[in-house]
Amino acid sequence: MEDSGDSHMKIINGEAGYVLEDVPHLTDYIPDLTTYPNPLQVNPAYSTVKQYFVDMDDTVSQKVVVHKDGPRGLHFRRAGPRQNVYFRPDDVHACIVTCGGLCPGLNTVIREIVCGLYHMYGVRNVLGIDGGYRGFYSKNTIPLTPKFVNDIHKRGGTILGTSRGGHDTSKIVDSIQDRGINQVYIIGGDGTQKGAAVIYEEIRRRGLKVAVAGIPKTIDNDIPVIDRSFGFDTAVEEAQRAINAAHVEAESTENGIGVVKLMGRYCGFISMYATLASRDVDCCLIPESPFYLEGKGGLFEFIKRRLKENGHMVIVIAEGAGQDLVSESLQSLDQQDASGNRLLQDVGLWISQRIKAHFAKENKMNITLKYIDPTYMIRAIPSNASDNVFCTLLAHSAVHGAMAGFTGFTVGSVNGRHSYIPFNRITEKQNKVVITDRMWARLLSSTDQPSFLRPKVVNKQEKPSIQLLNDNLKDTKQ
Ligand SMILES: Nc1ncnc2c1ncn2[C@@H]1O[C@H](COP(=O)(O)OP(=O)(O)O)[C@@H](O)[C@H]1O
Ligand SMILES: O=P(O)(O)OC[C@H]1O[C@](O)(COP(=O)(O)O)[C@@H](O)[C@@H]1O
Ligand SMILES: [Mg+2]
Repeated sequence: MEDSGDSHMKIINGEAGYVLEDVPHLTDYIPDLTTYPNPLQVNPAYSTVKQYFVDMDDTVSQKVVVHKDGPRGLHFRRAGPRQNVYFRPDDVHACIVTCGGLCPGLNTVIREIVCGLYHMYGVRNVLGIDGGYRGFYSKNTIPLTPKFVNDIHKRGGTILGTSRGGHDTSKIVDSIQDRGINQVYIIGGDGTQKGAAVIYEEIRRRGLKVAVAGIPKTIDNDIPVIDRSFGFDTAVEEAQRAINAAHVEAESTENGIGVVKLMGRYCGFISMYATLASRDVDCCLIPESPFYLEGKGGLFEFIKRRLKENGHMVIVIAEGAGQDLVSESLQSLDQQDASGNRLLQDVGLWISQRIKAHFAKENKMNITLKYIDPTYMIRAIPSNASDNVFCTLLAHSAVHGAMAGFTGFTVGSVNGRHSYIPFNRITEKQNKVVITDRMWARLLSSTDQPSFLRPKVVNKQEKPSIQLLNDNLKDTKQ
């Protein structure tokens, strides 16, 4: 942990292997800041709540499955309102920015930050930054009030607009300083949180009383530590419509094959959960589980068998799956988007063409294949009811944290409890489907597809007893 390169990490060790990875506080670099009683104490809606304020010593354990004699392990500070705050409501000048790809629920988070600040803390000055990070220095701001954001949660996308690239730290912090902003709410994925971390570092270097709070957005579910991000549930639900269509098309013709491509650049969570939810999927292909087409145990052999058994089949493929195979047969362009993310080849189109070509060559089996690509449909929609509630809790946790003077943190639910997590924990690695975990085994058992792992590869995987202690255990909670 000490090797992370972050000189400001706050690690507190306790008894029996208890470790708290705390988040920074404004008082870490600005001593003697004045505190004020939390206005929630006199808020009619909240003042009656028993134990509404979070105890300063409350922390959330990263692992809920522990061995009798094992260490207590890593903990994060529990999110929620504190007795005292470090800002007077009239002095708060907050801003909100959304960055990266779209995700259902962005508008709900924006709405709930504005309404949370306004209704819980009496804050009146909230600005929207137009068009992602570059909006800080190249665009006008948008004043946000509860009235303005009242029904935005019913719309997909983000009312603030978003972008990739354009992260210029000093220009962004100059803009924050020039505008007198003292609370920055940054909603975005892994790239955005890396950007938020450097903004926080620069603000701290300049000694500014500015709280920086991240709200993790990832439709792919690729952010580690947190249980899930908002919008994931909605995306999986929307994916069902594409899978249903593929299934209807496939079962209506002899040897019908439906191929559905879903988002998931580096990880296959959407595909895995959409497959498990649907029960109509015969094969799910994800980036974490390499596959091959030809020969014994390959995809073509499986398709042939399944068509003989059932007369039709549905394949779900994550956009990042099989990219090595695609590059072998198509000229690899190796392009990147403005944020430096690799641009992927269309694996759905590629696999559809390969399947068609294979069965045309076999000449014994006439197949009908329909390829459905609902990529942007699953993320350009408003969030569902459950995600809406989740967005509200995340937004309120961020507001409570910033008002309480915490900074340099991302909010997230860890084992169901909302927590403040240091940026480096969120950005140091990507969350992936662990194909030796039980969730992937459940999928293999439900689709009865080949694992595409040759025996010697399986033997190389970690033994289950070791995995119990592995950080990845949380990825697919059993
Ligand atoms: N390592 C980084 N340092 C600073 N800013 C970054 C970094 N990676 C990405 N960003 C910025 O974060 C924003 C969003 O990143 P992107 O990867 O497109 O989406 P996401 O945050 O959803 O992963 C972009 O404006 C990009 O410039
Ligand atoms: O076409 P765009 O906007 O670059 O988005 C495509 C990408 O967005 C994603 O949903 C991930 O985006 P983020 O990194 O912004 O979360 C990927 O699954 C997909 O490859
Ligand atoms: Mg990303």
